[in-house]
Amino acid sequence: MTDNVVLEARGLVKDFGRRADRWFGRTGTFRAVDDVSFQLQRGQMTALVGQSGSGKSTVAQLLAGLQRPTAGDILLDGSPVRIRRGQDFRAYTGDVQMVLQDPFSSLNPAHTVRYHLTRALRIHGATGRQEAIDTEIERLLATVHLKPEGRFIGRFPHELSGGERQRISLARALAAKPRVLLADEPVSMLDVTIRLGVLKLINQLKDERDLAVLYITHDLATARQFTSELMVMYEGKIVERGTSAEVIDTPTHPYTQQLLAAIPHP
Ligand SMILES: Nc1ncnc2c1ncn2[C@@H]1O[C@H](COP(=O)(O)OP(=O)(O)OP(=O)(O)O)[C@@H](O)[C@H]1O
Repeated sequence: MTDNVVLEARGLVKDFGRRADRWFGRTGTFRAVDDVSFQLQRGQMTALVGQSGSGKSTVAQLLAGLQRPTAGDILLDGSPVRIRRGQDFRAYTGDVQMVLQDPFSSLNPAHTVRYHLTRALRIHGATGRQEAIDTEIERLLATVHLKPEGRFIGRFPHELSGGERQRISLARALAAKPRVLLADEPVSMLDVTIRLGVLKLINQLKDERDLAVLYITHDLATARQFTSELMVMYEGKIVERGTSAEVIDTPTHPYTQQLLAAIPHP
């Protein structure tokens, strides 16, 4: 293990219970993640690609501490992560944050940007009066390029565009000052014209804050553009991995070849 590794998945397995079999009345399990291992390094963006249902989101949820692995370990700075209580989870989210696909459902429609960001800052240790917190919020808004900051702080989610909402989700993640960002299809619900802007922002944050980023996507073109390493997931397993250029330019697994063949060429 190199010194740059922040988060590591080691032999992760996740089984989900299956409903009783219609004919034989048996219950069984379905293996959504099957012996998955990889490392995320600081200052690097790693892509996880694969078709719908291949297990990518489950991997992200395991790494985020939102699901418990059936087997295997998650290591933060080389030590196994054990989340037993809410307190452990909160401490873990100080290091590992997630940004989801749908910024609308991840923000509470009844609350303003100020509320969302105040809450995140307070959970992660900010104390003091609201004026001091507001200054911190303005700094966060500037970081995600939402200017003038005063225009956004009092807004509700429905008063923001999809891209702006996703920038607020990013600002909320950054309030924790994380070292790892798990981005599960962060731009796939956004208009094509603004996707690149949000990805460039994530890339810039990665460089400025030395973040380890996992970029989960269906989109091989942006994976090629923004990530250094790429893993291909198929039926719960990582079937191919390497530098993003290598995997995309000379895929060896038939499934990766199939994924590439499915990309329309203008
Ligand atoms: N809570 C759950 N209970 C039962 N099965 C689940 C659960 N969560 C996920 N699965 C199943 O596990 C498999 C992997 O799902 P997952 O969401 O990780 O795939 P994915 O690659 O992220 O797909 P997508 O790209 O569509 O988000 C799917 O077959 C899904 O139906």
